[in-house]
Amino acid sequence: MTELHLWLRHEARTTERRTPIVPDDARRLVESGVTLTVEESPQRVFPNQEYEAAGCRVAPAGSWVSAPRDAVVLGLKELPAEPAELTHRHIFFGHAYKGQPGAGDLLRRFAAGGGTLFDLEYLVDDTGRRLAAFGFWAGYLGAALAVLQHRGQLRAPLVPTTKEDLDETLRPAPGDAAFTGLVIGALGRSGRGARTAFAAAGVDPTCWDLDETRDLDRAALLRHDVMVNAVLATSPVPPFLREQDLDSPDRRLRTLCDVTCDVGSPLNVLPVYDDTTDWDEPVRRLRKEPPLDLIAIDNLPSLLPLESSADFSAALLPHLLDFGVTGPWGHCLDRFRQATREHGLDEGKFHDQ
Ligand SMILES: NC(=O)c1ccc[n+]([C@@H]2O[C@H](COP(=O)([O-])OP(=O)(O)OC[C@H]3O[C@@H](n4cnc5c(N)ncnc54)[C@H](O)[C@@H]3O)[C@@H](O)[C@H]2O)c1
Repeated sequence: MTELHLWLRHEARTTERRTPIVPDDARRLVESGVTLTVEESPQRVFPNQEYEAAGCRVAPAGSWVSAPRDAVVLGLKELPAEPAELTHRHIFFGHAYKGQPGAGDLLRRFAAGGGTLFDLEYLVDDTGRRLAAFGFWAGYLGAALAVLQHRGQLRAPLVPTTKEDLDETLRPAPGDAAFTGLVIGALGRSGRGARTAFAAAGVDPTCWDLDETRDLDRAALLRHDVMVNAVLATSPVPPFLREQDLDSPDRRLRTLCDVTCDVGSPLNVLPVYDDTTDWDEPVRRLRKEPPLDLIAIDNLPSLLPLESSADFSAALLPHLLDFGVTGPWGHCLDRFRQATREHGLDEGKFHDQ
């Protein structure tokens, strides 16, 4: 029986309704001998009572700061700005290893408190494959929003919904004009999600992955009405679109959704815009005549909090049951130590056991 004490925290970001562990999986953790404390959270898509009924202990929102030192604090997105010293082991998406804004500050907080970050983005198997990710629903939503925008049916601000309601709006209606779709990165998690949403909308998209972009045919790309970019770029490649392509007289492309959102990065394959869009203003017009609309939202899965939490939780559960410092968690630890070294922080002090 494991002696793990997990502490599921309330998410500091007010629009974040997702959770890394849903009540059914919380029950399985408790039944396996894990002590699971769940912070009350008014915005979490699952009510607190469901966790209580699953045998979890309940604690006030934000109380992880005074959790027992051996508790492992679990969340998804950023921590609140305080405390300055992080003493616990934390599992969440830190976004701190690629030079992102605030990365050094976060790592310094861990160094100051002797805590450890197990970054969920680096929870990988020995071949480097990610073990728990939200990609499918990101792609699904990206394509769904692009389709709705293309049909003139997208309403802002966007609000979290359910797949059932979203699919209802996607279903083609008699008289809807036919259009062509393209998914790039079609073989990945987001790409599969995008293809599924296109199918729900009655569209059979062209699918490109590495093989089809090696010798990029931009004219063919521009002949599609709606494009969804869902690649995971790991090394620089020629951009899929450049400014001059948007002005091509042969452009049929009217709606572009960038699920990847690598804006500002040297790996960006769509350097035709310089800022993401958001739930309040999901669409930006890049060209007036003929129109070209951009959707580039970096928190798409939060719009389907229930489905995306359930999938993520199912993928994470077996690894939480096997929490430790080897295997996938060892990879997280190695990456954390590498990052702290790169920032010149003292790795001797960290608490990882
Ligand atoms: N916007 C959001 O809310 C959101 C949420 C989750 C993930 N993402 C992003 O979506 C992207 C895809 O994530 P994923 O989980 O689907 O990754 P993944 O690794 O499952 O799939 C990526 C796919 O892209 C393909 N690819 C890589 N380079 C390519 C190229 N040059 N041409 C064509 N295909 C190429 C790969 O072969 C792979 O099939 C990532 O950048 C991720 O950060 C965005």
